[in-house]
Amino acid sequence: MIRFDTVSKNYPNGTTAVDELSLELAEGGITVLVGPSGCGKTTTLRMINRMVEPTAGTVSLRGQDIREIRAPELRRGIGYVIQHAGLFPHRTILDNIATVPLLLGWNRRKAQARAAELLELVGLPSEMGKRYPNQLSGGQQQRVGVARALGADPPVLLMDEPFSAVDPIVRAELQAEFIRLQKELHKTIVFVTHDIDEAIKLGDNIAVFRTGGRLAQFDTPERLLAHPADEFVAGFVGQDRGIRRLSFVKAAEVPLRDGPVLPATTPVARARAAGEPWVLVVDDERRPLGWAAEAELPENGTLADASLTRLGHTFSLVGDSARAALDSALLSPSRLAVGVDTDGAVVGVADAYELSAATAAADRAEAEAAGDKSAGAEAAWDKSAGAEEEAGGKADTGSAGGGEG
Ligand SMILES: Nc1ncnc2c1ncn2[C@@H]1O[C@H](COP(=O)(O)OP(=O)(O)OP(=O)(O)O)[C@@H](O)[C@H]1O
Repeated sequence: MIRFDTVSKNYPNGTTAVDELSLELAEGGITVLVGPSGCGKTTTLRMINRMVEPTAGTVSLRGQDIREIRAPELRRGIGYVIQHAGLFPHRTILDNIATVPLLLGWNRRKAQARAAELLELVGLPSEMGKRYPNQLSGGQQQRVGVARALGADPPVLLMDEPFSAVDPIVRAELQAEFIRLQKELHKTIVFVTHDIDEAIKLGDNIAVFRTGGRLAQFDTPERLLAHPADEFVAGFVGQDRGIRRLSFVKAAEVPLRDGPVLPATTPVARARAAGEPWVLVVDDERRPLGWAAEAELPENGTLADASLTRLGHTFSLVGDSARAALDSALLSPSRLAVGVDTDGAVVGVADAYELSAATAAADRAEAEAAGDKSAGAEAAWDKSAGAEEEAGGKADTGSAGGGEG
């Protein structure tokens, strides 16, 4: 829906801020522009609402060249959020949020009602509406900035490092809130950050820029982690991308085995006969109680008499990722991750090596999906070839009226 067609921006001082950028941003999704300082992210963002005009190329919105839309009209449909929120210091929070509705000619009562609604939407209590920006924390001001950008319910939202100026804990809260909000609102969002972790967390698609305003890769977070286009992207994504990739694999997809899991009522002799260095002791509903070391089992009695070592943590097969499973393995005294169902009952165990097979499985699924697509395309091609044969000499006439139109 937002399309860059060989767009460049050169400044008179000779700087090329953006260099022949071609990019198509999906409607209703979050596209993150990420890259080192000065690589042209903000310039790219501002070319969407005509705060910066390209030197060459075309930016279009829903198929229309944005140069054909008057800037004020264009910006009415595009919310804009910046670092430090940029609130008007002498206006109350409600008045700040009501800015755009008032500019659009809404009456004061309606604009204030909308502002109150938005205040609630971004998770702030209504009594804050009467305060002034300096009476709010940085994180709260940033929420107000988002509420203000949503004032006229614009389909597009541009966000330039909106969460960079707050501490990491508040930042994580704002990110989580932002994900929740987007699930509700389905805006087309373009989000600038220099933080690859933020990009991976928030983006449906990520455009990685290199210095000189050149696009290095445009891909989903999963593909960026699994298949960086070159050394620059691999370096930018970071050395732990293999581990981070596990965040995109569902825990339900990791291969588990039954493992050394025994109820507390099991006689010690039987536990010893299992021949495992560690045994996971469970209650009569298979909920884990702790690990028993084979070397430290009592002479006789049952596993209920054994001293147990704490689990570290389990991972849930519903909701957790393979990364949580790997963490469970690394923190476990037995080096085995323990997978549980929604009731907390043990489903199975796996070590780190076995868990790493999850990414191999993801690779296979991806390759199969790609294979299916090309197989599908081949089948479609065969079909149309068949149709042409059936239609005999009329095939040419038939295709002339077809095509994309
Ligand atoms: N008005 C201007 N005149 C000249 N050069 C400019 C101007 N605005 C930006 N630039 C240059 O264009 C390049 C891209 O700038 P831009 O602000 O788009 O980068 P960025 O990726 O957003 O950087 P940061 O992460 O540091 O904000 C930089 O080299 C910058 O110095």
